[in-house]
Amino acid sequence: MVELRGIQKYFPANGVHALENADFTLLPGEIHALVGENGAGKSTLMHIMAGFIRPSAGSIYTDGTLVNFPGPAAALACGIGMVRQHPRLVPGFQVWEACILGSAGGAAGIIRKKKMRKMVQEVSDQWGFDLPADQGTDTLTVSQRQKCAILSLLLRNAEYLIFDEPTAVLTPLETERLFDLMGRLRSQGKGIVLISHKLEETLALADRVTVLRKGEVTATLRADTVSSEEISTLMFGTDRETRSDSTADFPAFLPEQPAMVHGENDGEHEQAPLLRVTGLTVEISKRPFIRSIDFEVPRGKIIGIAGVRDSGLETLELALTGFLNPSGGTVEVNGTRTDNKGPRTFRKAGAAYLSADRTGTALAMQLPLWDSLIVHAHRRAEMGLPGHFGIMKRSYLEAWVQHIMNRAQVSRSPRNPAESFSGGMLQRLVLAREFAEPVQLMVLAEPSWGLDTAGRELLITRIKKYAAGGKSVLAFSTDVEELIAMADEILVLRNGEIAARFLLGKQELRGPETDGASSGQGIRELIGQTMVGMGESSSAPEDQNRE
Ligand SMILES: Nc1ncnc2c1ncn2[C@@H]1O[C@H](COP(=O)(O)OP(=O)(O)OP(=O)(O)O)[C@@H](O)[C@H]1O
Repeated sequence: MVELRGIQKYFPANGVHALENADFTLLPGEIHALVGENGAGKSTLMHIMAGFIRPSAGSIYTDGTLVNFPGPAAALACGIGMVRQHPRLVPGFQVWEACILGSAGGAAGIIRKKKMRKMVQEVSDQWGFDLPADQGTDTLTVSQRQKCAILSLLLRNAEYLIFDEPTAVLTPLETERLFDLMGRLRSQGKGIVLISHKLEETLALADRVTVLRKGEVTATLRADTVSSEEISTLMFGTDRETRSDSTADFPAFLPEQPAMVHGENDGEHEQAPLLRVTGLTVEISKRPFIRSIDFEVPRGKIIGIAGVRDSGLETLELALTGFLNPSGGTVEVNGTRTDNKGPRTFRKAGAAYLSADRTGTALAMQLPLWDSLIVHAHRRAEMGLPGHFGIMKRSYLEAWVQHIMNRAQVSRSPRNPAESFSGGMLQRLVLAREFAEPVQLMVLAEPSWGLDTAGRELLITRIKKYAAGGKSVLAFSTDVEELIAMADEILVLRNGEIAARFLLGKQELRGPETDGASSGQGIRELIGQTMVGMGESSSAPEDQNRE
């Protein structure tokens, strides 16, 4: 049993009291859900339990013994390990090497390659991981990277495993498999912590649930005695109403002079789709990743692209937004050809893009948040805004950053490093940054990644309102639920091709219908299965239409 008692955490750098007297107990053989709104302190509490950071006050006990974790190795020595949200593996390594990295090896610290590789493969097979020990870490999918991180903990005999939002970018089938694995770990007597914002699936799996609110534990309950609505009330209290302002939208930042973004042939193309993709093909090292894809994003519409992140979705995203040159085909934004011209041309034509690489392309984690928020400001001069002749007005930047902070509802100094903001806060900030751009086409990867339920509802309302104003949204996601909740049409990408199209009738977005495949549940399952190529012979849906 692991007990955290009276844990407090104060971050002097930004003056945040992240945890106040938090108690948490993890029993062997249980799945314990840890939930709370964005910034509630979930990751901080678990980073303390796994030895990544030290508490300002409070005690940790394992099986009744007081322990002290100067680092994660000390926690692991007590059987506690954490699978972080974005497991980082050393590039160029093989799975078995990544798994044993940092372990002491055998007698006298000698690592016997053959023996180690065999051991990794055996444990991998024993858990049914389908993860070849000699596969290169660079070629692993998100769910395989997770498995590699889990394997590494199991090889070190971890008895307590902490999962930080593990299902955030997994497909429905991958989530099912991960939950099945957690169930097996539980039945072997291991204790599991599951941090998640997906309340329903979490409550269905967990034995107990602890709710954190503003750094304090508000309740620990048996999961089968409580509904997701009751948990939401414990999480948000009355704040929920203030954050779910249904009239709120995403106004573009209004500078001193009005922002105008034009395509080359605006007049002619007023009614043309904002994005037109024709025959788009991407080959990397002669291997086809995207195979002659055609689709359009009409004005005023929200189009979702569902798929597995590492098998096509990311490549399509990069090829559309100018980060990757396609091998064939064209991309037109607002009447302007943007393929093969880089991301700058894509943005100049009237588009914004939030990349899925949140801690790489989208944010500079170690730098002050300010730097990540002004990252597009260099284009202001090109757009005829303040900042002529390469000189950027300080007052303009101050107003720009403040606008983004207000829209994201984050009241904290932007001078703090980005890494000192919680995952959900950062997500709100990068979304607000992109929506502040005076553009007409918004391309978003995993829009509600890391958002709590209130933040997610608010985002969906805002996106719909944005599109209702005549602008367009293209959302790439592994999260079928979020796409069903917002999109007019969902294209399913599989093996580099559009495997199916689903038109979603607006009146049907609110709840499940009664009959078979046209019900909310049916569509969800059908899309999930199409993403991974299941049930092809029977249904392989083309142009499934709910209207
Ligand atoms: N390294 C740090 N330095 C300063 N403040 C921090 C640091 N890490 C976290 N915080 C602050 O502590 C508070 C709790 O953050 P934490 O990441 O634990 O929240 P969370 O519940 O995991 O949120 P989310 O659901 O958004 O991931 C936040 O106000 C955050 O800004």
